[in-house]
Amino acid sequence: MAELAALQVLKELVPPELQTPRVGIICGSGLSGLATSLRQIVLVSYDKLPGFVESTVPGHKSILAFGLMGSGAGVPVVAMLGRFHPYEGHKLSSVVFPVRVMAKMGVKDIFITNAAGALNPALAVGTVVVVHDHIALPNLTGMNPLLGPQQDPSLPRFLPLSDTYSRSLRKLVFKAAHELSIERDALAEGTYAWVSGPTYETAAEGRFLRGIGADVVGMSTVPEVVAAREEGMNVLVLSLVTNAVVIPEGYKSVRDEVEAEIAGNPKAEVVDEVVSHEEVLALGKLKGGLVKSLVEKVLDLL
Ligand SMILES: O=P(O)(O)O[C@@H]1C[C@H](O)[C@@H](CO)O1
Ligand SMILES: Nc1nc2[nH]cnc2c(=O)[nH]1
Repeated sequence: MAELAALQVLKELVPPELQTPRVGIICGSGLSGLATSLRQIVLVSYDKLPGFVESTVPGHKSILAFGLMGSGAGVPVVAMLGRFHPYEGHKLSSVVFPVRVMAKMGVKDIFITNAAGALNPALAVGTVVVVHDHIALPNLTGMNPLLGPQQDPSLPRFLPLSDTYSRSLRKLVFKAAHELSIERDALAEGTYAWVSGPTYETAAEGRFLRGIGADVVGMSTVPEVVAAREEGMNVLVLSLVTNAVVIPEGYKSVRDEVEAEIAGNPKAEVVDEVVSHEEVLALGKLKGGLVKSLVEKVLDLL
């Protein structure tokens, strides 16, 4: 089993007291600052680990961090300071490989974070969304990380996903927010839509995803969630809203525009904002502290 080779290397590089982390964390775009609160930190570069590929996206490092997080003695955690996305050209099996290694290390709870665009107009930029469900069009149409021969026949072949997002972990986030006196609007619940990327959505795609019930949209997370559930982990997903997906009410007719110009009543041109990865990273930097405080407090409450 490929994971065992990575485990063997980790046994040599990580001190025994950190080798069996209770919690796994995956840091989304611009969110690797989460690791600044790790104590007794040990960093292992992905290139030392068989089966790990490279994270090539700005805002993602290719480093696995081990340490203690939370107050008091702290909880032993392992954190991916950069993740793998299928749009980078990585196979789905590579994307979820670190999750499988975490499972073999004994991780019981996995906290997965991401940067996402808001489809729900009620979600302001900077809001943290506690994900309670997902819509994964790629999963439904042939890009499912569990396609193919089963690596481990002891795991279920037909995995139910109706109870994917741990209710008790989600409740802990709201308890944590209460203890931290975080204002109510800073935290919401919602459904994450996974798209392959790397393109951002057209307006029509945004309207479609909103129409089928998604609150936020992103290019990661779901493959990791599916693998984590297959491995029997409890899953918590926190999406940081880094931008709004611009969904104009209706199609802006150029015919109307031209006719108005011909009639001598030109209308002021409305230019919709365009999202960029730089904006996503900047927001991650600005609001990453909120995600970090919530994660730390949830660890205290576990
Ligand atoms: O890794 P995450 O999902 O946090 O990163 C998001 C999705 C794309 O990779 C990137 C787009 O800006 O940010
Ligand atoms: N697909 C998608 N992913 C994102 N990640 C951060 N923002 C966005 C977005 O608007 N769309």
